[in-house]
Amino acid sequence: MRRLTRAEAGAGDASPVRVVHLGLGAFFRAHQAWYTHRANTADPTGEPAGIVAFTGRRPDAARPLADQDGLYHLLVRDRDGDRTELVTSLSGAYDGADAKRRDGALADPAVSTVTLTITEAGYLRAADGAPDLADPRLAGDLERLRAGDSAVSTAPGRLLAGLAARRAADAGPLAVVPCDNLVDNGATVARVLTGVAEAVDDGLAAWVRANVSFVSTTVDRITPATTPGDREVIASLSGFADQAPVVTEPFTEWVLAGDFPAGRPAWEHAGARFVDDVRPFEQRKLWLLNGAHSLLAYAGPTRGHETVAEAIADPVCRGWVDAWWDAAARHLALDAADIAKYRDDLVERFANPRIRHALAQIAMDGSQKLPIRVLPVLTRERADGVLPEGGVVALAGWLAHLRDGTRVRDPRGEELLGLADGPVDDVVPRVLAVLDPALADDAELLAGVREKLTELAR
Ligand SMILES: NC(=O)c1ccc[n+]([C@@H]2O[C@H](COP(=O)([O-])OP(=O)(O)OC[C@H]3O[C@@H](n4cnc5c(N)ncnc54)[C@H](O)[C@@H]3O)[C@@H](O)[C@H]2O)c1
Ligand SMILES: O=P(O)(O)OC[C@@H](O)[C@@H](O)[C@H](O)[C@H](O)CO
Repeated sequence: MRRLTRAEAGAGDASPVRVVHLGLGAFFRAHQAWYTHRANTADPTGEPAGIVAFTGRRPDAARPLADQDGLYHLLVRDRDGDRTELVTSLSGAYDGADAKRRDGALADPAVSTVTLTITEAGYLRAADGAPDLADPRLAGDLERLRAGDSAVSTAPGRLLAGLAARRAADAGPLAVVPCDNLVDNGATVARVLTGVAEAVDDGLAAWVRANVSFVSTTVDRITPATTPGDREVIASLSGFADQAPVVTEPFTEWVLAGDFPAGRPAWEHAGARFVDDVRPFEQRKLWLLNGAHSLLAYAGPTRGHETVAEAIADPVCRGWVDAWWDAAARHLALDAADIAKYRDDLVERFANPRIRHALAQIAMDGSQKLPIRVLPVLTRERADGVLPEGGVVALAGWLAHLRDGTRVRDPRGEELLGLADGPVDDVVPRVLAVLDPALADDAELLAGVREKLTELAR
């Protein structure tokens, strides 16, 4: 089996770095790095863009990629078979704790763009969307940033330390492009970053306002965590002992709105769409795809399922998802035919038996995800006097997941486990109040969730 290096793969030299990425994980490799790779290869006469990527919390993901000169394979799986693609756009992969290299990359005037996949929880927002300055991790970073120390640990802290270095180097403006499943993610990260900057230094906050463009995006490509078995498949298909492959589906979408003051890779060559407003795409994706994912992630295990494909094949789960989609569709400002086609495609994508997307992975961080994926539809339905079955199942499933307690991974996990313990009548209002205090005042909703929770527990 051959070792994967640029020389062995005939991949040419690494491209000059134009993009910095924070949150080196599976999705970045299946999506933003792939778009950049495709944009580079679509126009061999254009100047290729390289990416230097930093891990978020642990160094692990960077090491095998560094050993492979940034190269890795995508294993693109559809119902009928596998194909592999070697991705060549990664010019460097480093531990996010490497402050010197991180600041150096962000202070490079040749860098025009910063992309982010730091998870919903990584933005460290308070309930009002401002940065949660009381969070001890962020509070610690603030002290270090005020002292000019870049050895910070949070994603907003690291991005801001790099921007302070860019300001000091007079390296010019750039675009920040969040690629996490958030509502209006450009404005979200702008609020967090400027809020943290204001708490550090007014001059830095003014520089951020004047020099950083926050681009909003809708991103889509179902990308489960890679397993050792996936590595074996890649090895047999490619002949390389790739230690950092990623499995993904053929479908991919990237919709962006915002300015790129220092330029950007020609992602449109790979199919990215640049629009004035991402909202219609965002609501369609977050409500229909991610909302159904979360519903299945919590309610699916109560029926013995472990993956999305297993759950969507179960007529009961499929019925819940259809009910959810009917409710969401009532509030989408889109053509009925578009919605019907999107739903049909989603059923195909969810049912892809060759993508083993673990419900437990999707279930992580429910306190951060449900307000984005489920509550917007639920609250609109309640305002219309409707009790939507899909929304009730999603909430009751989340409660069942918390009461089971064995798989809870959530930044508010400890608090939620405590609140979820006790008689159902007490638990339902106090847990739902964590998502939105108004839910605990909605007697009809509480009764519906209580009843469904009892049914799921059976
Ligand atoms: N996987 C998908 O199908 C998919 C699709 C669309 C969008 N996304 C977005 O991408 C994000 C990452 O997904 P992934 O599949 O790459 O996951 P992953 O676990 O492979 O990688 C996550 C990355 O985020 C970092 N991270 C995790 N928690 C963090 C925190 N609190 N602060 C800073 N960094 C943190 C990790 O260190 C890692 O670098 C998702 O949370 C989602 O918002 C994922
Ligand atoms: O990646 P997360 O953790 O935000 O959510 C899990 C899935 O719902 C999500 O990753 C979808 O697979 C993805 O959004 C599809 O594009």
